Amino acid sequence: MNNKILIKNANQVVTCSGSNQKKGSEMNELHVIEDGCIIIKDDKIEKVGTSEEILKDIDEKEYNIIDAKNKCVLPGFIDSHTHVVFGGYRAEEYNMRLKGIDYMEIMKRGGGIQSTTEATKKATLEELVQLGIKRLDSMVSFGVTTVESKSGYGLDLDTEIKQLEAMKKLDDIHPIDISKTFLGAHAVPPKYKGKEDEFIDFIIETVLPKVVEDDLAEFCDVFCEKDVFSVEQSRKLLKSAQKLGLKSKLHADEIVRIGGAELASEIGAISADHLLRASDQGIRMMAENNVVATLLPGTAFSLKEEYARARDIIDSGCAVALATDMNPGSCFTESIPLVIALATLYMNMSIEETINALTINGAAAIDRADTVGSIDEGKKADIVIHEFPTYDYIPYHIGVSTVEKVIKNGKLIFDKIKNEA
Ligand SMILES: N=CN[C@@H](CCC(=O)O)C(=O)O
Ligand SMILES: [Zn+2]
Repeated sequence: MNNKILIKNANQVVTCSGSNQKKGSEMNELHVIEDGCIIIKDDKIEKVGTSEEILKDIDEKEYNIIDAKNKCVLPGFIDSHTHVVFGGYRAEEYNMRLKGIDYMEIMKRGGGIQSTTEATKKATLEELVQLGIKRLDSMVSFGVTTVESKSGYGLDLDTEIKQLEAMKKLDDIHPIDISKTFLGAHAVPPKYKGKEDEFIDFIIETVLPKVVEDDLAEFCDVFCEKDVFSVEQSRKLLKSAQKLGLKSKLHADEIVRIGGAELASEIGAISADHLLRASDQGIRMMAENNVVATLLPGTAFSLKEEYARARDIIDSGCAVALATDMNPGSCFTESIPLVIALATLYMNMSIEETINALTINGAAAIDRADTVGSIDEGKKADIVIHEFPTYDYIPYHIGVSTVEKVIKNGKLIFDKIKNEA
């Protein structure tokens, strides 16, 4: 066997072509090739085009052939906001929420993020890695080939570092690529209650330098929220992180509108995430400053909150990404089909916008749109073959994965047909 793959006869190759975020009305363009072919050489896409263009110049015998007749082929999905590495579970909180106790109230009672922090402190590095492998395998089955993963269940030096080291190890041993984010300011630990400024200083002076020294993260994130960290505290942390080379992300305007979208724009964040309560002004500023709006419909669904105003955000000229927010509290799911169903049915996003939001704009949300997120020559060969002929079957098969084969870095890593055999 050689290292060249030919995917041929695809009814549609949905390229999502581009090396930058797609903003506003650009999100409706998918760049579909009918009767398409893709040539993969090693870990990269060498050529993409129609069968007529590609097949005339090659000797098919030199290739491992994947026949995609009656199938549609898309870039691998990018899950650009997750908290996938954690210890313990919080099933009892789901039940509490069903009984009407809300997410922030559970947090105030010592549950929520604090509860996962205690379990993550107790877990060993190896246990976190093993749990991570299981969850990443599940993500692959939904067609995900790149994942952003945050710390934030440590809130102290050793556990934050342990979480980030687990992600580094997972990035090394698992086919999925992981973009690592330091979220040391995810909650206020009990001993810092009322002393949030001191906690931010501790993160800036003690944890951040170690994260940077050990090259454990590309981004710094913060839960900028009423009763968690204020806009001023978030600004101070993110600017300190920027000085040390970390790019910015924010959990912004999720529960209460406090100006997170505005802060993201002011400091040049790569993305602002959640945005359920973002103001018109904040949205306009994000569009002007090319901040990707990462929307997490699974979380709004699970918390029974109103969805983010995707329509207004796109129509204001923003780039929207969609992600699962996979975490043990507000949204315990790896399900891309759930995200697609919610985006199309309840956020009034078109199918085309939804697919771009999970591919090229997901890549832009982690600053990787130049290497992943589309089927373009020279990009990583991260490609998913779906079992239906056209991309509109993907939302239509509600809540069910249409993924048949996943190719990551030029290697077949998931094959539903073989698994069924
Ligand atoms: N909102 C803050 N952080 C996470 C939830 C974390 C948790 O509840 O464990 C989120 O993005 O939804
Ligand atoms: Zn989150």
